[in-house]
Amino acid sequence: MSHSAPQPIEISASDALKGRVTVPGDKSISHRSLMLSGLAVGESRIEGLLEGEDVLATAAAMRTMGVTIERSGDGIWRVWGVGVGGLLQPGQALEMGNSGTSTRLLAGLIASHPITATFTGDASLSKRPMGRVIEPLSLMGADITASPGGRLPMMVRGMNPAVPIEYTLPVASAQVKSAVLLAGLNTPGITRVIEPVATRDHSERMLAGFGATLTVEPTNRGRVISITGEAELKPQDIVVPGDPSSAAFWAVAASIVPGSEVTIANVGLNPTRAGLFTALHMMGADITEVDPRTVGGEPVADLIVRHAPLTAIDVPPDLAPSMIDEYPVLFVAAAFAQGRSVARGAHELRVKESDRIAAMVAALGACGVVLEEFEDGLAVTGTGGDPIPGGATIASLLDHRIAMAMTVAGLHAKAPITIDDAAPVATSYPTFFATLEELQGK
Ligand SMILES: O=C(O)C1=C[C@@H](OP(=O)(O)O)[C@@H](O)[C@H](O)C1
Ligand SMILES: C=C(OP(=O)(O)O)C(=O)O
Repeated sequence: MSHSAPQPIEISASDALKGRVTVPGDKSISHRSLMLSGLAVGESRIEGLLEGEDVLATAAAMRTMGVTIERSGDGIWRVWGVGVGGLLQPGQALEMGNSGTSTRLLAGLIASHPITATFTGDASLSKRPMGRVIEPLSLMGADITASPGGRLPMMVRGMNPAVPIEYTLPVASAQVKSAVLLAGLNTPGITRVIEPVATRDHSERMLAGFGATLTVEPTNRGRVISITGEAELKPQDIVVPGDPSSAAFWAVAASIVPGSEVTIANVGLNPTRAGLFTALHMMGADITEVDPRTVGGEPVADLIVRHAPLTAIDVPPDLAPSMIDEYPVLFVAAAFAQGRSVARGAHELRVKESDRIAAMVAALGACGVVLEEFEDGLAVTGTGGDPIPGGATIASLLDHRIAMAMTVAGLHAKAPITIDDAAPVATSYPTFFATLEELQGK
């Protein structure tokens, strides 16, 4: 979880990428699977769990609070839940590593339990804002002490019984929405979250799937999500679909490396997550969806991606919530498009594992790409399909998505690109480099 020695990696221009890959389980759904299974009464089984460091941090925290969790095979996990209200006082700090989702969602769970937990994280997570969950969870009665600026380390003393609230999200954040809904699970009465802009809805789908009483109404104020507290959750057999945020790297890599044809199997295509594929289609990418189906209550398909000339676009700002983690690799796609792409309305990128606008300006800029930075986005002038100059060393800044996006950029660069530390990739995609070698036929 904390990476002692940096792991530099040099990426050289690649021949065509060919083959079929399966991406690991969805990170957002994996976190929620462990949390909700941990609160059900009895044994749940999870298939396809992402075994990345972020999700393992959630598993470790749930264990510390009394949940029995066992790995019984590749991606197959069994969880014996303690029931809503049954989490135990952790005997040690919850070490969250690099994971914002673990921290914010678990803070929600703890807020309505009669327990106190201290959250710690790595240097990246310790810079990220927690005020966005501290505010609503405090309104529900939790007593939260954070470090200056609302950062980690943070101590959450839960209130039991907590107070149900109606809360309008001030920022489009599925983590904040989920924190309040999870706190609402063990709160008497109805807790409501109003989201003016729709964000990923895995929590809503999964809470309903576990038997919670949850309604979603579209209104002129936005989506109103109501959860009835003191729920009894029934254990489930869960199948986690492949992560579209991980598939994104291969979709862009195959699009930019001449001659490529890659099939990405089992990709989750929940509309609240699929914005990158919409943007790539707008750019002229050659992506075919085959065998659409439902896996674990989520829409899934295989994607066949072939190399294609890309054209610059103005990225519609309303796509932002459904492709928020995919901007770094979208900027890479734009670096190979014909013309100048502009992406605005993505201010949230500044508070991810790194400031992803600044990080990508620095990284692509060092590789000879022409960029313009805005407070809420970026303009990228593409090569029209030619390789970018490359030849630079990139700081991955403890940010897995920067490391993977710049790896993709290096596959079509004149001179090799060095990533100063590729270790953060293990937070969401431990098999990323192995899969790259398979696609290169190595
Ligand atoms: O709810 C989730 O699982 C996530 C929500 C998003 O964060 P925000 O809620 O901060 O936008 C996303 O960036 C993160 O990778 C996962
Ligand atoms: C922002 C991300 O994750 P988290 O907020 O869970 O750290 C991400 O995976 O890109």
